[in-house]
Amino acid sequence: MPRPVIAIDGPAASGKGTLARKVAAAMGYALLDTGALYRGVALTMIRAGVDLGDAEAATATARALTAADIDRLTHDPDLRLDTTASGASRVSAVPGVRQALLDFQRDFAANPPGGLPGAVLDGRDIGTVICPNAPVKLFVTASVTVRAQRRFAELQGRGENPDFADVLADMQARDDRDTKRAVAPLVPASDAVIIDNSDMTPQQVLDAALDVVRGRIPRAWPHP
Ligand SMILES: Nc1ncnc2c1ncn2[C@@H]1O[C@H](COP(=O)(O)OP(=O)(O)OP(=O)(O)O)[C@@H](O)[C@H]1O
Ligand SMILES: Nc1ccn([C@@H]2O[C@H](COP(=O)(O)O)[C@@H](O)[C@H]2O)c(=O)n1
Repeated sequence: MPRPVIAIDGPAASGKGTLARKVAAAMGYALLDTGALYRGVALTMIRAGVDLGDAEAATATARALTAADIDRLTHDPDLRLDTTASGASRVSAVPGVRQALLDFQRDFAANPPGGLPGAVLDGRDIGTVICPNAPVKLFVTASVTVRAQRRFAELQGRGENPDFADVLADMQARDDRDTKRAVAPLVPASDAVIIDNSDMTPQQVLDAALDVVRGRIPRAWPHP
């Protein structure tokens, strides 16, 4: 019996990571932040002084990443830097990079670590490419201004002194690259439920998401 997968996609700072963590906790499912994989490729290249525009080097870096590397990188604070995020959005447009990371993501979804009963994956192409048969597909979004405000507040909270215009421009550039790339562009799956949370609290977003889960994975509900 395949384990249920909850696919959560959306643009940068839309709140998909926040939602994915809460849904995974509510359901007792394993969680994979797939953005961390692309960030890991970018960070490895940046540290090695490799040009992020070198598609062959990016593919080789992605192919060389082991599960242990991924585990180490997910705990690396530099993974969350905006320079790493921009780098990730550049390397993620390289078809060889996406191909190299495909099996890891599908294997996680099919065999959630720890024998957990299901998996939540968040990213850009989970519902369209990685897990097209997922019973639950959520596309979480918010206006670009709201997302830039959230990221701005987050950076200030980390003690940084960002310029709002720069944060907004970075967000627009990332949206542009992620939605316009030729391979696995950011787009809602045709059967995804779209949650525009521009005016919703995180709790309201969670409630809306769990309503969808209840409807689509009834045998997992009520969850202990
Ligand atoms: N509904 C919401 N209302 C207000 N703020 C929110 C909401 N959801 C998330 N946030 C805040 O917005 C910021 C971005 O959220 P989060 O990191 O979950 O987004 P993301 O889509 O995973 O971003 P990225 O793709 O860049 O990793 C965080 O500071 C988070 O606390
Ligand atoms: N499934 C995915 C996940 C991420 N990306 C790319 O990585 C960048 C960083 O992702 P975050 O979710 O950590 O912000 C993102 O801008 C995408 O370019 C992807 O392509 N596919």
